[in-house]
Amino acid sequence: MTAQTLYDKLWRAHVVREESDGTTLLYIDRHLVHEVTSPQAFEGLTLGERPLWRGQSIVATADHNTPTVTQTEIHDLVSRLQVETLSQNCQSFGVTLYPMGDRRQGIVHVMGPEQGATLPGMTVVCGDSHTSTHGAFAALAFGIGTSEVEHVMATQTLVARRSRTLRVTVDGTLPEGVTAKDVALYIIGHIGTAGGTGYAIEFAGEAIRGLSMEGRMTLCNMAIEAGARAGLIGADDVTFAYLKGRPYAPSDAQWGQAVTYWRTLHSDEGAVFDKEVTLSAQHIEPLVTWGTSPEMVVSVTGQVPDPRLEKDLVRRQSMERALIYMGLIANTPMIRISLDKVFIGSCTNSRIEDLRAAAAVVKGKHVAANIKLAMVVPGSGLVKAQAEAEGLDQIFLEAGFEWRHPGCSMCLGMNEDRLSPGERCASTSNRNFEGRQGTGGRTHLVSPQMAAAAAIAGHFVDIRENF
Ligand SMILES: CC(C)[C@H](C(=O)O)[C@@H](O)C(=O)O
Ligand code: SF4
Repeated sequence: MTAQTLYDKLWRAHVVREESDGTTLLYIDRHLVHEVTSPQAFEGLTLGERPLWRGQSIVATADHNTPTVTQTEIHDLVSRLQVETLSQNCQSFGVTLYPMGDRRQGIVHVMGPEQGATLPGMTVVCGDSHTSTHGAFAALAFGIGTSEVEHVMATQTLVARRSRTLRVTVDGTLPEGVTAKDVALYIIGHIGTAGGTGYAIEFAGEAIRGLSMEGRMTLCNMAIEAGARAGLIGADDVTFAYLKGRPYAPSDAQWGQAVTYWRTLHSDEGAVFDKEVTLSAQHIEPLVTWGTSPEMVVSVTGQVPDPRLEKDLVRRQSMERALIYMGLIANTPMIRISLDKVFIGSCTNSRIEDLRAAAAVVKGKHVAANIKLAMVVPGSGLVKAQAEAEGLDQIFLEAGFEWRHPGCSMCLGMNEDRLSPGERCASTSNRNFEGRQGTGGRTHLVSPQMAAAAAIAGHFVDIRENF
């Protein structure tokens, strides 16, 4: 048998029917649901009097609109309606919901894996672009639109077309102070936000193998920011150790059998990819985005780039526009950029390891006077509880951070956590688009360590030297 890529293996295992033009009906194992993209889907089912095909495949939670200061009441009417509608729909369709206030509630891409709902070999969908996160478990996972949410609910299948395969290999080990987030930003800086368009990206190599499951999730989370529909990492002992004992993971009796299968979930030696990119971990530094796209990224030791040095007219104009929006002047050293707010959270970087890393940086120090708000928003109730059990909340509070309830929060500001126009924020999230964190807000994407250090210094700092 010819050598197969991991993507091929996952794809082939789920084909229900393939048309001659390549259009494929794919079986879906796990359907994650949140309040933003599910209301019309449930409504469609209701109107069409169609039941769920396999309601047990669905795990639902409220995340985008949940308030983070208290979780007792939602003041914003639209937010409240979305969250309440989800609860009503889950109740009438008999869907498992982890609602606001439940310890297991959280950002769908944090709480899902935490519950073991994402397992190697699965197809996983969610009406959310960052579903690529789940590819860290050697699962074929991608975001879908609301009408597709309804289709999956009604049929347990999705109409899809095969992606091309791109393998990004990161050789060597990561230098001190360099995290999975920096790897993600480095790759996007290298291949561009369109570099992965039409591809499923498999991340491979020693540096990737060396990442924890949390780091792998951070990386796959941002595959979508490189233009790819899915990110993938082969399953190994790190994957299995993370999953063991989680509520949705196979029971002890079936565990051995599952692991035997999961061990086959990697690209075979000699498998051929449509495209290959090889990078060296040694060249990766702590990174900061300077513009309004995740590919606009530089080393923290670098400076704001100068559009005048860019020969490509389109690129130059987009750089100029980004600099105006960001209120930055070309050639300013990144460490001279001072900040107004710091956000540690989002499905990219709000897991326990992220919070531990940030807490280690802030311990015994205090947030700088120019920082109006530094906030930590754990990715789930269980992450929050774990952090509190370890005393991390106290470290953050004593340093002057706010310690919040879980949710998407200021990653996109669907709740009340937003930047005001002109405010500049160091954020551990994944998108720095114009207005992403609030109209006129300016976002710089960084790792949790870098965000924590920036909160203490009041401006960006190289964590390798100063902390
Ligand atoms: C609201 C949701 C549909 C959206 C997404 O698809 O990614 C959001 O999570 C985001 O990060 O922009
Ligand atoms: S944390 Fe941000 S990126 Fe992740 S699902 Fe929520 S809004 Fe989207």
